Amino acid sequence: MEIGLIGLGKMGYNLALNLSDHGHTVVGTDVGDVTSDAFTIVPTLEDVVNKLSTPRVIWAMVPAGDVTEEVLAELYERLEPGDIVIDGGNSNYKLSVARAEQFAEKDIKFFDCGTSGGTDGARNGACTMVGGDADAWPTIEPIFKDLSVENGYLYTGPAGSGHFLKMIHNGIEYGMMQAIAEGFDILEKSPFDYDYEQVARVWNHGSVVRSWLMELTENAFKKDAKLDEIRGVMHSSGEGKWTIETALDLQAAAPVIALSLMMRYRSLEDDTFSGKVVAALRNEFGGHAVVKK
Ligand SMILES: NC(=O)c1ccc[n+]([C@@H]2O[C@H](COP(=O)([O-])OP(=O)(O)OC[C@H]3O[C@@H](n4cnc5c(N)ncnc54)[C@H](O)[C@@H]3O)[C@@H](O)[C@H]2O)c1
Ligand SMILES: O=C(O)[C@H](O)[C@@H](O)[C@H](O)[C@H](O)COP(=O)(O)O
Repeated sequence: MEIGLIGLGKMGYNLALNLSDHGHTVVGTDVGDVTSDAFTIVPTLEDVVNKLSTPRVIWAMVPAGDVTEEVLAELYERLEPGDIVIDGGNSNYKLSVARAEQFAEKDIKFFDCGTSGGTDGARNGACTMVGGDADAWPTIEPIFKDLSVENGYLYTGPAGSGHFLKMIHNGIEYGMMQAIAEGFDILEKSPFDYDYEQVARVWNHGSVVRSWLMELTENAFKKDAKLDEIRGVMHSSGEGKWTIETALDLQAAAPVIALSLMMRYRSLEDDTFSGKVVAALRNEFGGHAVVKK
């Protein structure tokens, strides 16, 4: 198939290579300076639209939020009835529901695709969860069959359901990573001198917690035995927050994911005002020592 790809960054570029390997004709664009011998790159989104035959299939793989909104708004202006748009980024599912309704006014089919597996997945076989128009799904299913690992794609239902599922996936990701991190933190404070690469390696062989995340843990400790080269600052791009907002709306108890999100926020601060308040109160009622600046 012919596929337009807007955004050729860490994910989009690898998806383009993966699709090209599977015989698809990719026409991509990026605001940055990107080159490739494997697929066609044109200067602008307008060029992508003009180069593709109709009905077009265009995949947006740009940062979620304002950039995605701008790209989708331009696609809405430039595309025609029958065209298909896929947002493969980590967009908020509520925006995807609204976007699908808007695109439907022009009879453009909108699909929200949760894409997992990182850059390696994008290049060699991703996990994709796709929501959108049920009638148009068979037209684009071959794309997902080709770029995903075996059994690694799912049509999830109406618009929004793909990004909703990816949101929950990422909430789980937060909790699993936090649990792994806490285990290693206790080991680090223990009286024993473990080799963490070897710990992760043995846990990857037959243990209950063997997993891709544990393999990545092994890789990370192999590169830097005590992670001395990095600081424990944990950024987040929204999915964990939306998972917790959704859990609260639905009155679903999600304490592990909630606390892992809080730990990310806590990691952004060197000192905390809440810590100062507790220290001051202990000092007030019990004369307990405080650490002065
Ligand atoms: N990195 C991952 O592991 C991963 C995995 C799954 C999903 N995602 C999601 O995929 C999307 C892309 O992530 P990424 O890691 O490739 O980000 P990235 O920053 O590496 O790439 C984004 C690309 O979009 C380009 N871009 C920005 N504005 C543009 C515009 N108006 N027109 C064309 N190109 C534009 C940038 O120049 C950049 O090359 C995000 O929504 C992200 O949340 C990322
Ligand atoms: O499934 C995946 O491939 C990852 O989850 C991927 O989507 C990305 O690495 C996250 O966007 C990171 O999310 P945070 O920035 O919120 O940790």
